[in-house]
Amino acid sequence: MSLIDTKTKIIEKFPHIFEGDANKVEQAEKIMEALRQLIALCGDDPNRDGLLETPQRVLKAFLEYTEGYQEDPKEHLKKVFDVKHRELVLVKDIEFYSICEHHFAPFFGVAHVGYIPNEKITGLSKIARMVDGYAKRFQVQENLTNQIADAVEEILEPQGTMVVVEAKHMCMCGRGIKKTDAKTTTTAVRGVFADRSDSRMEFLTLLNR
Ligand SMILES: Nc1nc2c(ncn2[C@@H]2O[C@H](COP(=O)(O)OP(=O)(O)OP(=O)(O)O)[C@@H](O)[C@H]2O)c(=O)[nH]1
Ligand SMILES: [Zn+2]
Repeated sequence: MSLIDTKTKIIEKFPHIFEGDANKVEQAEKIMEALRQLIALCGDDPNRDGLLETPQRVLKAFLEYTEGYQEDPKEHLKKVFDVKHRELVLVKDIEFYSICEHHFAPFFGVAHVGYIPNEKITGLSKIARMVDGYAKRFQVQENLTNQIADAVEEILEPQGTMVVVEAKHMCMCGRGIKKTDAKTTTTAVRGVFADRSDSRMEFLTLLNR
């Protein structure tokens, strides 16, 4: 595939990033050239068949991993319903896939998001969409966890919010310390969950059922 075809394919797949922005197209070309050099530095031939389209694939993959930058994830939560419910709402096992900002290696797992509403209830899928919006960025797990909790707090103004994120980090598997079974759990508590241990217990009991 020629360089022009490659460029056209990327622009077509991500028009919101590239259309009408010659600077970004130029950046994309430089990145693909740098990736060719990376392949050579690692000891392989960027011109061999299997690797020829790899710089383009890598660039496309990164634009997909980080598509959360194209939105404000909090916006999803603004679809609120007039439902009278003032007890815990817990959405468990929201899968996510993110990229560690230190190594650009994936980390992935599940987020559990609970809140005790005041007046505002949002659509359940909107909570999962919001999680995706923050996950699809360069992240550390602690920031991801806090950003999710802060978004629920800001938009739904609930009595409290609690978030638990469990993830496996690829940067700890095939490289570095090489602990393939290690998993990390992070929590964020706000409002009534910060103040009251019985609220945290209710969340954890439901989570572990
Ligand atoms: N707290 C936190 N640390 C993370 C996360 N993702 C990766 N890390 C850690 O970031 C740290 C970066 O450490 P550095 O010493 O700067 O980099 P490094 O030499 O590649 O470190 P090693 O992974 O120990 O080989 C490592 O300890 C990673 O395990 C995360 O989401 N949260
Ligand atoms: Zn990492």
